[in-house]
Amino acid sequence: MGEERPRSRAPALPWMRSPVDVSLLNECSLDVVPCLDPRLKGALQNMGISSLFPVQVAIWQETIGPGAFERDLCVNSPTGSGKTLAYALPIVQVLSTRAVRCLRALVVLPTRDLALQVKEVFDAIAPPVGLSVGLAVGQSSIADEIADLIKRPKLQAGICYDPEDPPPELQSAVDILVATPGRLVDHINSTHGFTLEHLCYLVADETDRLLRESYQSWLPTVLEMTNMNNEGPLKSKSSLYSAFGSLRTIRRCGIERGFKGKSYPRLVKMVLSATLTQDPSKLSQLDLHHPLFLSAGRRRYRFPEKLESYKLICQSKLKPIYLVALLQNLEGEKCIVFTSSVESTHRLCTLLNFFTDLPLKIKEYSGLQRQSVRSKTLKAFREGDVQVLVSSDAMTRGMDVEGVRNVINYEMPPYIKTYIHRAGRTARAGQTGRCFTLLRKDEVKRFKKMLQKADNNSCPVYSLPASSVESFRSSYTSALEKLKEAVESETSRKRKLGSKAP
Ligand SMILES: Nc1ncnc2c1ncn2[C@@H]1O[C@H](COP(=O)(O)OP(=O)(O)OP(=O)(O)O)[C@@H](O)[C@H]1O
Repeated sequence: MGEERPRSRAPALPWMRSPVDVSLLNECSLDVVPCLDPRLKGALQNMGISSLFPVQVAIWQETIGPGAFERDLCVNSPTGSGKTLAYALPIVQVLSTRAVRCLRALVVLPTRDLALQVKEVFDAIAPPVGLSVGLAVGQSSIADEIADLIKRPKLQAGICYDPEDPPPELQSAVDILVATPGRLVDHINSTHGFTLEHLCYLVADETDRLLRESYQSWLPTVLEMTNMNNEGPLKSKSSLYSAFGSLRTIRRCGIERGFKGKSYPRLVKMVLSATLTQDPSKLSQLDLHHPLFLSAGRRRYRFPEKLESYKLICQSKLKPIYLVALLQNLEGEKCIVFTSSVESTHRLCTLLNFFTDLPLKIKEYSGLQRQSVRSKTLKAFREGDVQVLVSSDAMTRGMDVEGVRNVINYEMPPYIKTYIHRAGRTARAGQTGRCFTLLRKDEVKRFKKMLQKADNNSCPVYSLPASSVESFRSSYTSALEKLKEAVESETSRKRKLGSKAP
């Protein structure tokens, strides 16, 4: 008898029940992408891209040409399927004909590293069509960021502005802004000349993660500043500058499909994730307009096509030896090891580095570290100087590092969503990749049930040669000793620092 598969429940929201099935589309060669600006085609070719992936084709169809951007888009597409370019490309194409520079597109991401990664994609395609891209993530001082985002009029020699007079008009120096929520709110609240008055496109990437926390109420703040006609609070905030005949954006009062004749001032929204929430109360926060749901396949969760999943079953106390033996077995291929917390990330990385017979460069990557340390580690990992990254979940969502062939769950992920985002660091952009999960015997059943929530969920046992596990037993004992000493000396150092604090 065949195994029973858990039935996936139909989404509560009617518009989510009949999605555009992205998995039915094919890749599309750049030569036949309709209306693609030749400058953008050239930029894509410079990036080594010769065709659009299915999710990119699907979004292009909804955003370029007749009916463009009529509806807000909700996209659920697997990790590594190319969602970034899927939204970046149409936004850049549409804005490429703009006459005056102002902030027209805002892309919000939950972490700084992700924002940097997305900015790189925009940087590759926006300048060739004359668009400028800004970053608001708190990487540099707020003053430096403001200098990049706001254009100050040049004072002419010999002319002084009377402080009694209204200040000269400030303008945006960027057309597109990539931001993290906290820094965005800082600019909204306190940066002179920063306005969302002209915003036409809002992208919430990794939406489910962004909706999980309030992040200084960035979403209601942005919606309040844009979801109004020109007589609303927007006016009062920017009236100082508008009084000088500044550019005003009259929001589109479109005759929209399903909203015939209704005046509907609107900002176009695109929300995306590999594990998009279907929770009506969460999605309602986005105030979506006549949303169109694009999803890869009928099931809610889907793994990348060329991902292979394996499980390794071992006793809890032998996990470190199995991990070391597995890493040796992978022969220096780029690998990310996931743990369940920043503390265990630190401990495990320290322990692994005490295995002197493991000839690999292994580094920790976690939210406990300073940004500069993390960036340095990530750079070394990208360049192949580090082969193994030990990480907790928080920092790795959406991370795109070329050549990661393996992901290892040192601890079983608690949810299928966690598994998907961890595993999704490999098998990206149609490449092959493997995800290994170390399990205790008593976890196997729960793990199997969890994987059944996703498509293509086969997960055979991966066997390591017994000799390879045995060969690390003695070095494990001495590595454990060293770890104990290291933990003790760290604890006493922290205690001393704590006692010195005022
Ligand atoms: N049309 C394309 N042709 C070749 N490579 C592409 C194409 N589009 C995107 N890529 C590459 O695919 C990789 C994954 O893209 P991207 O990071 O946008 O995926 P994603 O769907 O956002 O994944 P995640 O859900 O994990 O964030 C990137 O390295 C990107 O450069």
